[in-house]
Amino acid sequence: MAPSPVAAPPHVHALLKDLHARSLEEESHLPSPMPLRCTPEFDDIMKDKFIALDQDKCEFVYQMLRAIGAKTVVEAGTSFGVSTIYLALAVTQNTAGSSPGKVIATENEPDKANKAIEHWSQAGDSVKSVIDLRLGDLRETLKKDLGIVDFLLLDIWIPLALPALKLVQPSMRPGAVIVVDNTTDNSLSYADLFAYTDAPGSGFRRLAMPYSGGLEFMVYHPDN
Ligand SMILES: C[S@@+](CC[C@H](N)C(=O)[O-])C[C@H]1O[C@@H](n2cnc3c(N)ncnc32)[C@H](O)[C@@H]1O
Repeated sequence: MAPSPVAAPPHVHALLKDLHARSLEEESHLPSPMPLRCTPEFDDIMKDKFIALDQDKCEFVYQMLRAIGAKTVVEAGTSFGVSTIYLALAVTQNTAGSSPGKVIATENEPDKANKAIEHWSQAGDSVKSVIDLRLGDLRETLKKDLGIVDFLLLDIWIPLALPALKLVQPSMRPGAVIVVDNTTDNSLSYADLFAYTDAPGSGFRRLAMPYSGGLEFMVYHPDN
């Protein structure tokens, strides 16, 4: 097996391995079928659950952020902060020797946000120091101070994906990349997002990648 593409100290690799394992273990115990997303029943089940982005998807995102030199990144949906660690590692490495970058993380469950802060502290200052955690509903917290955004991760309850994209869009640089999780398995639920991005002249181009459940890779070119 190829070595991990993620440049990180051994204790961070060990932490990520442990967090991914705990997330998978929890996911295996979720009730089936699940209540509809964004209902009180759904929120109640999910309020203390990891639901981290799969490790192979996190590694892809990290590798892609290094390739595009992303310095300002927005994460819609942070939970216990697992994917955020990959984003922060890439941004820290992309900005070495220049002005610092930032990863804007969003979470509306205070207990989850506290767990995320714990995990970032365990990862170390080079991870923690670039993260701007915005606690609360992302439909409010992403309204301002985004900077010029290179990358947006949409790992959020599906009905919030389009509102998040619309909030970040005015701050996206030409060529900004957007990654959306579980798009193939949930293509019907993502109908509003895809109607928006596929509309003529939207500026978005998308491609579904064959990760588990599908991972949408979008690029924003507002002028062509
Ligand atoms: C799929 S999880 C994110 C997992 C995370 N990206 C990771 O890989 O570790 C989605 C998160 O979005 C949070 N969330 C749901 N609605 C939200 C809202 N309106 N504003 C901010 N966060 C929200 C949920 O509490 C949940 O923790």
